[in-house]
Amino acid sequence: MAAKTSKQAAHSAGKRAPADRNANPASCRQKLYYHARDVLDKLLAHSGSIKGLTVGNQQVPSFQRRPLYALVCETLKYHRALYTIVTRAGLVPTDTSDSLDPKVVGPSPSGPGELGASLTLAMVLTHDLLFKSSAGGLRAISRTKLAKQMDSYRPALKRELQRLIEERGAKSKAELIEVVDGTTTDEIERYVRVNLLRTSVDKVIKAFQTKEFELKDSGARLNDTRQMSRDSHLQDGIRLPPKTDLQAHPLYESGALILQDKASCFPATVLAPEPGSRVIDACAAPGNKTSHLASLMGNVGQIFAIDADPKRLATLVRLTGRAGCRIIEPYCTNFLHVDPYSLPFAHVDYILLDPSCSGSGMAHNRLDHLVDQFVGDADERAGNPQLDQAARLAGLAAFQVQMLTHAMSFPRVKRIVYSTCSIHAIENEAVVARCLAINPGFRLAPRARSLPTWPRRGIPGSVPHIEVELPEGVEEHESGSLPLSLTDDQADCLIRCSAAEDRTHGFFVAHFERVADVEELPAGEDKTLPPSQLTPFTEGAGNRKRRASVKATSGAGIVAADQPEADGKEVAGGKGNKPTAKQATAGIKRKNRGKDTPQQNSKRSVRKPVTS
Ligand SMILES: C[S@@+](CC[C@H](N)C(=O)[O-])C[C@H]1O[C@@H](n2cnc3c(N)ncnc32)[C@H](O)[C@@H]1O
Repeated sequence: MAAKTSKQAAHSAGKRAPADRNANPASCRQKLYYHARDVLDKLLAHSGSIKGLTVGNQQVPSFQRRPLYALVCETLKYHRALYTIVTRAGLVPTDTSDSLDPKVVGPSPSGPGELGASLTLAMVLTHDLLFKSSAGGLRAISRTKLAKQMDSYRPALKRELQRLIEERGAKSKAELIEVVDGTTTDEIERYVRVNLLRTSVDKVIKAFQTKEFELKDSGARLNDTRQMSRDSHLQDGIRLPPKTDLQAHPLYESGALILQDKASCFPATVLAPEPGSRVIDACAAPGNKTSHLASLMGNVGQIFAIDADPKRLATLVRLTGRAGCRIIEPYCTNFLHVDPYSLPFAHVDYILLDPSCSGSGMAHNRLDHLVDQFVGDADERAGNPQLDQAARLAGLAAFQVQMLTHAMSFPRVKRIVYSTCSIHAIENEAVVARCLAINPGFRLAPRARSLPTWPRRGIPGSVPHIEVELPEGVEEHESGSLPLSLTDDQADCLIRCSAAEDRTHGFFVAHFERVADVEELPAGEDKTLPPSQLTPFTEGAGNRKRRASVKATSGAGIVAADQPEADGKEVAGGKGNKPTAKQATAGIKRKNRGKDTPQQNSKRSVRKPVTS
């Protein structure tokens, strides 16, 4: 097929969107391939999301949208393997394969016509040729010129696939894909946290055992859909096989069980505030970790649950209410605006900080992550330093440094746990190293107090630099030794979870403790300290007004675009509310007031409460 004809075909297919399911299967399939090519090209050009360009694409006939989505996702999942194979097989000429942009890559005179002109089309077709169980889609177009071109490359493509398998030491194609792309979503076990305010682990085990599940050792792999075990790292955790559906289970409905990924239970477990403590959960909504804290504290003490998003905070109120938590005071505000020297916050002993992050560790975000990878790889190959992904991560990291530094400015806080559901060092080890450099009053708590039996620890060595404007009067005491780094001992204090290897979501936890004694403050609710002027959040009237108020006052703009959690049922680690790159970068400019004097702070913290 001549390039002009195919382009026209693809173009017109896109415009007319005939909804004819009975059309010639070969032409339908061929159009699907062109649509997939167009979607991948648009993803590369940052002009849309996978879902928007496939299932939400009005220009594609409705019956083809789901198959298109599946084809694009599959190709993305295997993109690294596919890239290697098609370029090595010569399907796309190597001298032009540095760019994935079909406009840049011209047809090769000796290459396979239009296939050679579009790496993305070549990847889509090669996916179907090598990774689809039956010859499937390609068989449907066997009489077309496109299929014939693919056929002539079949031996070379198969040879390159085999070579890659051997190079990777994989035993099968599936393993090769896992090794290359690390996609193991289906492997993640269903993890259940027992809400100790409602029941006990023994009682839940007994209830499950009688009817549904066989109890295995805590370390055993669950090979059957009817097996379960206690968790080997957490006192209140139970493991069930992947995909176990408990949404309609009475124990879940009564709030006795919380569906929470194992890794996202680590922060509260590591912080372990004793009953009677005062705790801030600084980015609390939708509240999984808040209710975990209340469960561990036996509903004795105080938890100030802060979140800037009123809708998400309303979810927190609903979910923690259902879980029987009675010690939670919700506040709808930007944590950076909370005056550390105001009451009741000045007396806080512990802070849990689980801020917005890229969410790259979350299984259901992994497709976005694959797009990021796909685009990032293409940009790298094209030698394009303008990596949006990098800018977005840098903005998030700057925001995270500010939030953690602010947490460290609370005068009586003894210990802080920082967590992300990101796999990127810049949001994890780099934030830790930077905050240690900025805040010499804190160090990492030893491994012995940070889930010592968990094997995967932080990554030692130098960390990426984070561009962040330091609060007034704050100096980087280690800035002489740039680039910052973490020693082996420091990295050993940190916790990492790998989706591919730990059967959890990708996750990170850092546990900080104060080096010196906490600041002396007047005891109790002494009136020499100013009240914070924040009123606890209540749901109901004025919600819209309150939302507007938050957007207008959260100067950094960091939280304004966060998507509210629809339900909170499946939000394991909090799926990472993502500020856009622009919003996140705006956060860098914002001044943190954490190191101000109490007087300065109290004056500046007078801010209209965003409650009804
Ligand atoms: C990863 S989620 C937290 C998930 C929660 N810890 C849980 O386990 O259910 C991040 C939260 O931080 C909130 N957030 C982002 N920036 C904030 C800020 N400056 N102040 C307070 N909350 C903020 C977002 O609204 C979002 O709900």
